[in-house]
Amino acid sequence: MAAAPSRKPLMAGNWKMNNNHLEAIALVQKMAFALKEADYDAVDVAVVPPFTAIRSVQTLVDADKLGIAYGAQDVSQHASGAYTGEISGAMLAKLGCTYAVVGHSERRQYHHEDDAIVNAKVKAALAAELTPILCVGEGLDVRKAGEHVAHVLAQVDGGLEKIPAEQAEKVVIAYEPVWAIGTGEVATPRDAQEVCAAIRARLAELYDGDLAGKVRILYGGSVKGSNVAKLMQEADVDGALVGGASLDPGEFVKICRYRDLPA
Ligand SMILES: O=C(CO)COP(=O)(O)O
Repeated sequence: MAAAPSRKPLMAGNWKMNNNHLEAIALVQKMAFALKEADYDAVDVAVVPPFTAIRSVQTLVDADKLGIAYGAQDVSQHASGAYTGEISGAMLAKLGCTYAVVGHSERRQYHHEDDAIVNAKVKAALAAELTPILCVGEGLDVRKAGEHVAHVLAQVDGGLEKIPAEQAEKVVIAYEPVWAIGTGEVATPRDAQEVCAAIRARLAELYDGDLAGKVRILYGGSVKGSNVAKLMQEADVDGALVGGASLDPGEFVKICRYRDLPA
């Protein structure tokens, strides 16, 4: 069963530390050339370049009135001040960013971001009217121990702590099992669905009303044109956060057009 029609799928390309601002322009131009109105009607398309390329992407998107949204790979938990090297939510909003990825496993691992920091960053993004893409996911050891659902739900609880419903409903959650990131080892659709469904069930426990039915939950980890259609057939998978394959315009456009691919 595919995602509920009330949730428009989101295909977001996390470029990580790839593409300078000139390369970014070339990549977005190639994507924009291929993508048609019908594609944007069917899915929300976003690119998440490095900070240094956001201004160039903004200029291109504005000049050509492209339907591609964009965002940042991180955001400071602070609003402003003496935080050398940090970028605030307000700065990103001023650049026309729609999204801010928060709590990516690479930030958790290499920059020691814990759930409290991730929670502060989700709040900072929301305060700047950015849509946080809150990343959660277990490592291989946790999965092997069969504790993946509990681990991910603890990250969801931590990331959303003290965030009221009217804010939480704007959050996008990305389930990215660490063992599937950049490894070519994609989770099976069943594995992805198990965790995405558990996240939605947790949202229903945390918040009243239909919030859980509205929040988009993405899968990320070795998504490609060859596996996206099957993943998207799952009821609780509302899109993908794509790393490596988003650097190839042809492949990313294919992912955006998953409906045309054989499942
Ligand atoms: O980390 C990811 C997206 O944020 C996934 O990366 P890959 O698609 O390269 O596995």
